[in-house]
Amino acid sequence: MIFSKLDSIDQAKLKFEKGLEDFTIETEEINIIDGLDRILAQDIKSNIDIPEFNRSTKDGYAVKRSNIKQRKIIGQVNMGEKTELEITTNQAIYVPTGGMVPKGSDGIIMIEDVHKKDNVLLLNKSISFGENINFKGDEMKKGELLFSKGRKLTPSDIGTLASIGMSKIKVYKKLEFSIISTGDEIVDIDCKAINGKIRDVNKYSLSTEIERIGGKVSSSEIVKDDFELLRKATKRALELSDIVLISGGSSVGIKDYTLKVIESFDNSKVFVHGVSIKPGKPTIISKVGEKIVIGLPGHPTSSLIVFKVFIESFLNEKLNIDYGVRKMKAIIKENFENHTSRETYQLVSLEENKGDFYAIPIKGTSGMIYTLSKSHGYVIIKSKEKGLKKGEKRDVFFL
Ligand SMILES: Nc1nc2c(c(=O)[nH]1)N[C@H]1C(S)=C(S)[C@@H](COP(=O)(O)OP(=O)(O)OC[C@H]3O[C@@H](n4cnc5c(N)ncnc54)[C@H](O)[C@@H]3O)O[C@H]1N2
Ligand code: MOO
Repeated sequence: MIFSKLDSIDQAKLKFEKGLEDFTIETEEINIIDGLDRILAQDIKSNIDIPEFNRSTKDGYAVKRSNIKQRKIIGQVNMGEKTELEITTNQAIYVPTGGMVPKGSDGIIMIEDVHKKDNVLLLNKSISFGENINFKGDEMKKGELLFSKGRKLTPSDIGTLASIGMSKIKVYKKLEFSIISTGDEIVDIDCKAINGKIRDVNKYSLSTEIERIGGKVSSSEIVKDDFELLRKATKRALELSDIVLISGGSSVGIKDYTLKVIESFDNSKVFVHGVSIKPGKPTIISKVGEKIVIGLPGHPTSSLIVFKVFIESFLNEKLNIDYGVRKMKAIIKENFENHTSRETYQLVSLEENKGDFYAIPIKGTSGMIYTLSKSHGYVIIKSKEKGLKKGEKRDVFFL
């Protein structure tokens, strides 16, 4: 019987990983200025101590701590220059913010905490060891691992790379995707959605999701529910990209051709058709030659969730991508019944009340898209669970 046996999400993920074991992602060298959101393909260690010298964090006077309140000013440090000056307990040296702390000094007293008359300084307060000093290597030490392979680069990472003089880095090449939107009813954005027609949502949502995970879209087209037309479009897409996404036609309807088209290529291998996930049941995971071909459910929410659960996580695993924390605990605000044995990715919105975070289940069906916009994340309801209970604490995964 059709779809009588569905793979669990874990089984499907495993089949995807095993089937695409040989799928490799090339690397390239780029300038760091082009590195935002790119995925590092190398470990990066610091080649220097930063700061490279003991550095003042304030405009003030370098002193050596003692009970002596009155100090003789014996000179000043100039920015960007090495100082050979050295002090003892009854002396002080002017140091600007960022300037080199002279030998013998163990603290900087701020200008506003002293009285100066000619070359005599009166300290109005005592200071602690290391006050207002960044010691050599405080920020990073020579040889320290700064970023691991798989790091998705942020603006501060780019700044850190600049600080160690690294102008070029090795990153993974952007994967190229093709999107084929299938359906006799699908029209492009500038056409009217009347007489049973609907606008192509998936091309736009998927394209931007692809960009978000660091890929790029090489081609996209709308194709009618016609075997030959879809086969030709798939052949074109296979030539242009690493990953082909076919949205719609992945189910078992009379005019659902995605599976048949994939199987019509001699070098194709279908690993998964039908997953115990809601939304996303008719998902197809396959390869044609060395290219990945995914049959995404046409329903807009389903296609985006399936993209996240399978494609994004496949690439995350492959490249060991570290996004940091992408979930939080929240209290379920109202009971929510779930009448399916499929593992459910239930959309929720979040609200804060007196310091607690609440998750409110969003009602709607996977054929909608705006429901996803109203959501902040999703809660996973396991296949054996009957739903969500008001008051229980659950993980909310961000979209
Ligand atoms: N007999 C069964 N029918 C269905 C089953 C099933 O198990 N047995 N599963 C249902 C589930 S779950 C889903 S999900 C859908 C997915 O079906 P398809 O992947 O074949 O998608 P289509 O039928 O082509 O389209 C479904 C729906 O989505 C709209 N759509 C399609 N493409 C787009 C697009 N690019 N932008 C916006 N909307 C799109 C389309 O108009 C349909 O309304 O199958 C169920 N059926
Ligand atoms: O799996 Mo479908 O995506 O539930 O509507």
